[in-house]
Amino acid sequence: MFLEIPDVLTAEEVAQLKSIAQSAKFVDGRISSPHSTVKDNLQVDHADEGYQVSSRMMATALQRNEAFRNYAFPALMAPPLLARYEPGMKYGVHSDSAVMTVGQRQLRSDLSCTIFLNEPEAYEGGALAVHLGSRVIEFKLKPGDAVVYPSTTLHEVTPVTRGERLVGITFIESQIVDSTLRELLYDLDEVAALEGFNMSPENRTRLQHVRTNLRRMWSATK
Ligand SMILES: O=C(O)CCC(=O)C(=O)O
Ligand SMILES: [Fe+2]
Repeated sequence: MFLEIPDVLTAEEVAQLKSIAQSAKFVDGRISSPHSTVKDNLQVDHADEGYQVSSRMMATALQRNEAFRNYAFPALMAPPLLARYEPGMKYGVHSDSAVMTVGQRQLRSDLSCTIFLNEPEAYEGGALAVHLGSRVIEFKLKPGDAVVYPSTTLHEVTPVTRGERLVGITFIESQIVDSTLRELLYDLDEVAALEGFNMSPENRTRLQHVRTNLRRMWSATK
């Protein structure tokens, strides 16, 4: 359902991103969601020189992360964006857009991702809260850690009451649309990675055959 990934960013990258955020121009987050009545945050101005640098740094960090690749089966990622929440700001309950324009392409958002940049103690409130039926699961991770969750969920960022919440956010189109199938394949791949060499070579090959062909079938469901 969720993947929490520790240390997606190095301490050095976190420091660089915080420094970029300090000098960059931030604009009203509604600029990218003009019809939203619940979005109340700031995001780095696309025209600011810090935008490209910060976005590339976060995209590279996610792409090089094996846990992220294994879980998300990424096909396309929106350029990660720095977002800031000052006291009083929040992002009310919503679900993310189904389709977004990325360059010349349309990205179907299957997974959403938040990379945390500030120490959890540096701000009060500001948890990413994902609603699962009557339960709410809250994430407030340490700098450099990320959470990946299905874009199909209702979620919110609870009001910041003190300090500043600084995060990077992005959206991912997966090769596997259906999150149930994607998670089954992730589990099977994990079992193969952890247990594959305890099996006979014949069974390892059969397991590999099953994984490959499920992936082929399920990647084709787009
Ligand atoms: O800031 C976050 O952690 C998530 C924000 C969010 O839900 C969004 O940008 O759609
Ligand atoms: Fe969202």
